[in-house]
Amino acid sequence: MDTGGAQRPADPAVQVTDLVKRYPGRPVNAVDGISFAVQRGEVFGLLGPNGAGKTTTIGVLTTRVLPTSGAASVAGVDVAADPVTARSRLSVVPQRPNLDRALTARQNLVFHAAYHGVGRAERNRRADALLEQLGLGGRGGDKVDDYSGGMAQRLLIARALMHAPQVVFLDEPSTGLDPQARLFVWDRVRELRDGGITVLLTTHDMDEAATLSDRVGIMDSGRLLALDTPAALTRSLPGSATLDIDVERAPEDTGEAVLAALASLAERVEQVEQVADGSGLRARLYLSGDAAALVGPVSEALAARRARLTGVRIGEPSLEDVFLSLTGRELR
Ligand SMILES: Nc1ncnc2c1ncn2[C@@H]1O[C@H](COP(=O)(O)OP(=O)(O)OP(=O)(O)O)[C@@H](O)[C@H]1O
Repeated sequence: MDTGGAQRPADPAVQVTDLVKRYPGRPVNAVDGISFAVQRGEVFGLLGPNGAGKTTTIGVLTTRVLPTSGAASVAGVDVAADPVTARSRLSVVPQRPNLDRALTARQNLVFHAAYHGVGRAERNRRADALLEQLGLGGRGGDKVDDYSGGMAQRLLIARALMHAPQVVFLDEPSTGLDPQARLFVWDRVRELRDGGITVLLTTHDMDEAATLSDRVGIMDSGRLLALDTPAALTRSLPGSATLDIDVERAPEDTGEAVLAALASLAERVEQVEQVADGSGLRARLYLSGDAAALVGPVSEALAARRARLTGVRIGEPSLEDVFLSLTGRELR
């Protein structure tokens, strides 16, 4: 078995095949037969509610959890057969900070690299460069105990990069962070990708999944329900794009007649409200695809009835809508 050799160029960065994990004494599988591949240089998001099996999947891929059956490899290395080599090629930014709080930030970085066999001069150089890159330049000498949650998260990312991994796993990277810290972490994730590192992140935040990921796998109850680019996943939903319009109708016309004239343009048209003086109305058109492309035809259809389009708002479907249509439940 070739588990310790160099990764072949064609190997995906992560390969999961029919993976099952059942924890001892549990009646159901935490991961229930999932398969997917992450290409090199890709940011791949596993999106799902609490308990979906995302952390367990990462646990197997990072050699912390033994699979019940199936196969998983990272950077061409079978994680169950050769966990030591796998660990040299991957890094994990865990959900709960597991930094040594009694040490300084810089010591946390340097000791981690030493554990992975990085030489003294090189680990000092990397620690300084990464502290700078993660915005912790002046704080390397501080005890981690004095760090805020956002700083600790940044230090976890720095630590994950100290042994130059090929694949980085981020478990819920921005949970509990304030909006500014969250944006900072997102920028760092993009930098990893730009630097050629493969990123697999888990999240229950659909914005995070849609914004950061090249492709998203939607998980629920241990299963992978859908896997595609965020755009393709939302496009796959019929009638989920919306165009809200404000209309000033001609005095002799009726609201019902205006709506009837728009009916052929969309899959469904609903009146949302009648506006104060009676001549205005607000309607919502449901369609598949690009709602913006409908503005012109709607405006023309209204002009033909001597009505005026006075406002438009475009509503794109989200990954939340995709999850809802797949499971019948909200993401949270
Ligand atoms: N060590 C464990 N022992 C027993 N059951 C576990 C263990 N870890 C997780 N589970 C169970 O496995 C299932 C999947 O949990 P997992 O943590 O993988 O989901 P998740 O999608 O990452 O959710 P979260 O976002 O809450 O971490 C849950 O039902 C959970 O209770």
